[in-house]
Amino acid sequence: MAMEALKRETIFEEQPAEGKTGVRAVPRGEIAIRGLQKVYETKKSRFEALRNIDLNIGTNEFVTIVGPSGCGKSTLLRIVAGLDELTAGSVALGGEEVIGPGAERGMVFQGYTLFPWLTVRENIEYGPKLKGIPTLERRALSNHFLKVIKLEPFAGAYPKQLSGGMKQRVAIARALANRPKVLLMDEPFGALDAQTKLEMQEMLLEVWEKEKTTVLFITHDIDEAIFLSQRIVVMGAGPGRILKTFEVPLPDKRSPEVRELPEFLALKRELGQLLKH
Ligand SMILES: Nc1ncnc2c1ncn2[C@@H]1O[C@H](COP(=O)(O)OP(=O)(O)OP(=O)(O)O)[C@@H](O)[C@H]1O
Repeated sequence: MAMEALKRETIFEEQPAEGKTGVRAVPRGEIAIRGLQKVYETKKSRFEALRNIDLNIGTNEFVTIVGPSGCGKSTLLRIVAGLDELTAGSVALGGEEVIGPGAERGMVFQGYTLFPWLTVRENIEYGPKLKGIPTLERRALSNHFLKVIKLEPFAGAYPKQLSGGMKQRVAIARALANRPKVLLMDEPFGALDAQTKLEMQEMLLEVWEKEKTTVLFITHDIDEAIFLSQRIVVMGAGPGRILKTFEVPLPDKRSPEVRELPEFLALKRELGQLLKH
């Protein structure tokens, strides 16, 4: 059977609270998190940061995690990235267990993590260069991603010459240039001003549509979560766990006007209530 057909195969997930009608087809899991527990332990202390996390994220799905400070969002993302070890349970990517970092998972953090001594183009080509991709092919990749992030005129600029929003666009391009299956984003727009943040959200949706990556995104901003994602996972603290998952009832193609839709506002209210407790 063609790979494409295999990828599109679906599994069925039982949603226990909703009984039979809640059986929902989810694309075969790109990321499968099962019974995940994380305990931070020293000789003197033991802290359970995550308990019993079960989450399936489908191929090309855009999933956002929201939750109060300290509920373990970053810990969960770092474990999926392979940067942190889990205590119990498992995380698999495309059916393969995650045991460390890998190029198929691109990361973008809130802090600007570009190499200051490299130009925009060199930053974007950094990963492909490490992988031994030949110069011409690397150049084609950086040309493509400079266009995607609309920063072609800044190819030769250094990070210090860029605004915060521009730096984050380069960080996204740099992650994408490795051709990752999954983009892991930890509050990437958290430090940006309101207007730039809105522009970045629209750009990210365009990129997501074009590049067809799976995105796992963390934010504190409910509007951002609804605008961007297909599904929102709400976490609670003490210990960090999943409280509820919401499907976002909006079309995948989104314009800024969706923020005024009754469905958007109703979900915003519901999430606001849940996060208040
Ligand atoms: N290396 C560590 N050692 C001990 N405890 C840790 C460590 N890293 C995180 N924690 C604790 O685990 C909990 C979850 O932290 P984490 O950063 O994942 O939360 P978060 O939901 O991302 O928070 P925020 O929204 O503020 O970024 C916190 O209580 C934190 O203090």
